[in-house]
Amino acid sequence: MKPIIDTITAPSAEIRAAAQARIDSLAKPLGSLGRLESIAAQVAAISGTITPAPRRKCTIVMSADHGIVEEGIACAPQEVTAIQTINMLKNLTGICVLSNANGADVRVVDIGIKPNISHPGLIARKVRPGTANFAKEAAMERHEAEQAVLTGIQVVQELAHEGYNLIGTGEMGIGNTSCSSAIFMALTGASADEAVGKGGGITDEALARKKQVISAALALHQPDPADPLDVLSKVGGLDVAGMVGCFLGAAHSKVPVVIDGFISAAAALVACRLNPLVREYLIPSHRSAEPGYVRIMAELQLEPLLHLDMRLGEGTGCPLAFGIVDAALSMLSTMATFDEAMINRDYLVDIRP
Ligand SMILES: O=C(O)c1ccc[n+]([C@@H]2O[C@H](COP(=O)([O-])O)[C@@H](O)[C@H]2O)c1
Ligand SMILES: Cc1cc2nc[nH]c2cc1C
Repeated sequence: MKPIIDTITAPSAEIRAAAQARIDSLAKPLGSLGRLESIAAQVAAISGTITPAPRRKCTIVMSADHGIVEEGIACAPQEVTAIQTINMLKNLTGICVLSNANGADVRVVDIGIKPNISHPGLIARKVRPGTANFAKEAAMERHEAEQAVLTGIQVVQELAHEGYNLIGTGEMGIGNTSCSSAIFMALTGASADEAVGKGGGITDEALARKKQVISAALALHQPDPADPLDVLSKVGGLDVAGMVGCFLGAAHSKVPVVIDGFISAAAALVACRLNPLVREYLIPSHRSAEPGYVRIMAELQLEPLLHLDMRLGEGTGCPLAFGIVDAALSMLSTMATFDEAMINRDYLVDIRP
């Protein structure tokens, strides 16, 4: 893992400048395509070419169970993790239909589901069958957190080898907003009021309990904010750790990587703490309705592209952002420059009487 983290390099500043110069030469007022311009320049810099082709797109769904559901602070029974994972493999879930509608693929990884699932489409990389209840004991061993991160790195490397060059990060894990809030609080010192929300949907009473449980767990474990692996192993999740690996692996493979919602954003924060250069590879998709999301974005100094009041998770923001990225690249590669456009002034007809 460390050799990968230590050999991440920055996207090319030269290509970014050349792409920006081309964007500025296009037939439009300077800056008038807004965020499409910075996305196009970012992807060009990452890919090492001024005119990147349309992307091959895939969202990785990391599925795992969470012992913290024992505390009664999750949105649904634990078995929903496995059931929804099967539904993903059958192309039935939110991430599947939004990916189908946007020309993108989905890969589903069992990185720590409690039951075993047998399906030819499943990438079976279970590190352990769910985390322990971190209200009582560490979620996992440090070596297990490392293995989960390494798994995420490897899955991205495999996809990059297959030719995918735009990756989305998704997850399925009942209870994973709790560990994401705990990670965010441990790394930044944010309060429970700032970091904890209703996740998939819980009562006001359960929310109050969720805040208490997470605060007490952080007091119990005292995770070291300077050691992201310590935080992940004490209060993290196998799905989140796998997504951390996806961000690291994408940056290492020079592939742009899209952030989905709150859980994905917490994983991106961990990856950036492991190597700040990862930030240059990130594309935030949508503003999750989970309240901690905007605070993580502020911490990362990123601004989501879309505001759709979504909070499903699974990676559902990613296929929506993919369409925007492809549009931005199309602008960069195929739009006429001012010089090309002005050739056509010959066609102008003087319509004055
Ligand atoms: O991504 C988000 O912003 C998001 C916000 C709330 C809930 N979720 C999804 O809901 C599940 C976690 O919710 P919970 O309440 O069980 O912690 C998990 O499977 C996530 O995919 C996802
Ligand atoms: C049905 C259902 C689908 C989900 N997808 C992500 N989290 C979820 C939580 C539930 C409850």
